[in-house]
Amino acid sequence: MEKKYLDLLKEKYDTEEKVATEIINLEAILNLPKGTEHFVSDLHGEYQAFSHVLRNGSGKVKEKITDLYGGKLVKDEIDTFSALVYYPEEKLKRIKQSFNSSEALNDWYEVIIERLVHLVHYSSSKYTRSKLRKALPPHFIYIVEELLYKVDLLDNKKSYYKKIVQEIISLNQVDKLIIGLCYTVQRLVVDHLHVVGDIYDRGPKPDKIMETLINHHSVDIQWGNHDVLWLGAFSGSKVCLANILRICARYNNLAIIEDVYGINLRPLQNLADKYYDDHVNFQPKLQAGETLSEAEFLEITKMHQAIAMIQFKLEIPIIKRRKDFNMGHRTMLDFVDYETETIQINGKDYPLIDPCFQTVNPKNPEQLTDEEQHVIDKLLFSIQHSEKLKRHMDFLMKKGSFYGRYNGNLLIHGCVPLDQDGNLEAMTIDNEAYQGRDLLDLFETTLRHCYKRKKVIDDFDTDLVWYMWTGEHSSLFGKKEMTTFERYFIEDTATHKERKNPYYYMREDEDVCRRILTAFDLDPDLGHIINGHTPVKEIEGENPIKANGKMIVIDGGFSKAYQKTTGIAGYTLVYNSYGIQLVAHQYFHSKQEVIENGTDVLSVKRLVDKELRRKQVRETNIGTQLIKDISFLKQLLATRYLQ
Ligand SMILES: O=P(O)(O)OC[C@H]1O[C@](O)(COP(=O)(O)O)[C@@H](O)[C@@H]1O
Ligand SMILES: [Mn+2]
Repeated sequence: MEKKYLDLLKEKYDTEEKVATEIINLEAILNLPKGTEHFVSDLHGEYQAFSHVLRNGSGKVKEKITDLYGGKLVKDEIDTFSALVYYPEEKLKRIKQSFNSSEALNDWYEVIIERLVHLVHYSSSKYTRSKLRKALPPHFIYIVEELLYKVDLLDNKKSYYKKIVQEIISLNQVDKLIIGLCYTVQRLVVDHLHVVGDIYDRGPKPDKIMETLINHHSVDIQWGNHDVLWLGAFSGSKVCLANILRICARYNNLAIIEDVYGINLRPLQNLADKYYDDHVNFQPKLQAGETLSEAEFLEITKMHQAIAMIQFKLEIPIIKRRKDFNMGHRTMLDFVDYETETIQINGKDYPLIDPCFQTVNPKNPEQLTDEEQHVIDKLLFSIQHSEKLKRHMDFLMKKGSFYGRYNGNLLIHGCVPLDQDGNLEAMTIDNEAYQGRDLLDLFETTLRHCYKRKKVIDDFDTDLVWYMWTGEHSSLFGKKEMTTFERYFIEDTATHKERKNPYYYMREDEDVCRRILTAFDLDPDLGHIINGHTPVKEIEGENPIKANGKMIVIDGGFSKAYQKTTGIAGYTLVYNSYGIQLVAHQYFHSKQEVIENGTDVLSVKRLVDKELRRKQVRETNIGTQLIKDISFLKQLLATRYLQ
């Protein structure tokens, strides 16, 4: 194997000098400061807010501009410059309109290009030239390199520089160059992006987030429960499908299904029209400023009921055939007394508010009517044949995983199920107990297997994918039960409570976090756990940095639906060679506001961890790989050339 690998390597490096050059190059990279990692989570379809955070690099862009121009430009100018870098197309248009002579505009062009080139130079200072090259606007690489490497030279080169810029202006290429340079800065400021789960559901534009991620230069994803729900639906789970449609109806996002992914909802609508009417608990939740006509509002309310009832029916046979799921208490429609319109939960009877059980057969509540069966079959067919959804789901599979081990940290959306003493809690499947990393690995293998076999829809793997959304031992969910049924039909809010796995309070304890890191083969002295999933209630004084800094929870409420509870508009984490910094974002109103007023929605920063000395590439995941590469190259040199 090794011999074969060396043979292949020899084809690529076919002279002694080439091998030596590559070794020197890689050794040099190892000594550079580590690249900046950017962590976000719980985006929940909020594309604009996400895009803004990416564009401003959680404040890093403005920080770099201030480093360079803090003493030379006033605040307004820094804001305008920053807004240009964030939204170059729109801001450039505005700036150009503000000039009334072409001379003045040309003067501005000269100045701004020089500043941008400076900023690119500064932002790339810790990267190799080859990495910078990859980040430059492709059509202008030669010109920008000329400008970049002339920028520091003495006066006699100034005219050369000026000439280049004037040529660019006269050839009408200047706008494209400026826009390209702004994107280069954005790209250089963040080397790698981690999305710690929940791209989908609740907000209006998860598809646009997916497109952005697909075009991003370097990203990994730790799946969230909502992402797995979409993957499950696409893999053939009807109950996952019913859930995503129900959530889209609940948050008035059916346009994602219909207009974005091209799924025909007509059959569901017909069913809804036939059996359902208005129902206060099924009315769509609208975001501030969002409106619907009365007819649309009613239509969605009805579809919401139709799909929720299909969901509740579909859950029952799965729960019955999968005893290992331990969900016998969740076959809700079985516990309803259809005469008295009450339900018994944990031995207590509760009246049902407006039960809309028109399609339920009291003798066999799990039975779908022929119409319901037809609707869900058709929907599954359409969803599995949506080209666009396939592209998005394929990418989610390719870049995603249940947990990430990256540069010493453990990234995980929800939890690692624990018992009350803080020990790993096992789930038993086929008489075998799985816990901690093994359990998560099992989930991941199952999901991948299920995704490959989309035609098989009633097997254990497909059922287990649904369990990952809602099961008590799912690391993505981590609550005793999901009380969706209770929230729709029972008034007593005590029944709505979802009891959390002990993980969610044990994670305050440093020892527990250290043990988890060890269980994932990470160094507890150096690593941190990075979680999303549970909104941190800053408003009530909750601290996102827990367990003496070992645990960082970054679900701060990108999701508008949750901002009331969190009091902020999302956290992001930035990990560069100097350490880890948490950024709490203020409300993001609109990109228009940033473009017009230059006001940026920043951001309170908190230091989580400071490196004693600057961390180098050598100490990162990539560094470990490079060290291996160097060792092979040295072997190649020793065994094939220097003999
Ligand atoms: O209030 P909604 O939007 O119906 O959602 C409630 C459900 O979503 C969940 O919070 C899961 O979603 P999150 O992962 O976004 O928290 C469940 O625990 C809960 O049952
Ligand atoms: Mn979640």
